[in-house]
Amino acid sequence: MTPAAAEILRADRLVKRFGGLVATDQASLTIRAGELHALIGPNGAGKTTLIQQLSGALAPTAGTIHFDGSDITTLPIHARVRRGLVRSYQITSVFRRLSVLDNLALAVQARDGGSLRFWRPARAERERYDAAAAVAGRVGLAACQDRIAGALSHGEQRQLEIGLVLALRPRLLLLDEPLAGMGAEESERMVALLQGLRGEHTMLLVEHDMDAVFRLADRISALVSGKVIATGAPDEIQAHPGVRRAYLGDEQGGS
Ligand SMILES: Nc1ncnc2c1ncn2[C@@H]1O[C@H](COP(=O)(O)OP(=O)(O)OP(=O)(O)O)[C@@H](O)[C@H]1O
Repeated sequence: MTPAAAEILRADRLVKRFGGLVATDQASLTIRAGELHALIGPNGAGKTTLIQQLSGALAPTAGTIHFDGSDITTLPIHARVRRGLVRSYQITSVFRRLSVLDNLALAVQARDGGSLRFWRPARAERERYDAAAAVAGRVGLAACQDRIAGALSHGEQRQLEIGLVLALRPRLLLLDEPLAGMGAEESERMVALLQGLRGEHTMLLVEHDMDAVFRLADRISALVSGKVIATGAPDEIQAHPGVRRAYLGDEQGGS
């Protein structure tokens, strides 16, 4: 990652108040095109609140968000999705009674702006399903693309969720705790999947698993009490005194 890499997203001094509580407190963040940027912080630091403001689920009390040079601070979620700013949800958003391939084909259709029709030209259908199959392969689900989504394991469902986002051809993927609730083997598979997307997709990753974060991230931003106190390469963040105190003390203080 060179310092000259173009910025795709810039959040400037974002404030979010819930009554008297300040969840994000002048938080600023810049994402460069092509990087995997991780956002870390202890429980209650404001990570989810920040990502919700970026996705459009929460309106900031103050501050601005620019995406690809345009001010998107007040745009609703769907308008951000249309521009390529897409969040993968922590809560599953799959149609459980449809197959993996049908789920992905619906996402491809949504991307192409197609409405649900009973009749579609056979060639367009074939292209849509080819695109869906390519995404299934990308997220490691080629072998189970004909299975009903509801029958997938927890880890496979999370892989499918990433696939649903990829099918939309995002320009920036917001990944909200993709490893949450996973066992060691499932986590390893998801880390490998994200590793495979690196360099090809720009990603903002919110994740509690520090081992995964430090393996995957090009740059890391650390949030403390709603403020971004440091942004840098993994080794810079690991060595940052304020970050060590606030975030890594529990995990590394004893060693
Ligand atoms: N809708 C809400 N109403 C009131 N307070 C809220 C709301 N959402 C979040 N908060 C508060 O804002 C602060 C930041 O919460 P947030 O969930 O953004 O932190 P987080 O870093 O994502 O935490 P975790 O790692 O536990 O998910 C917390 O004190 C939380 O209780």
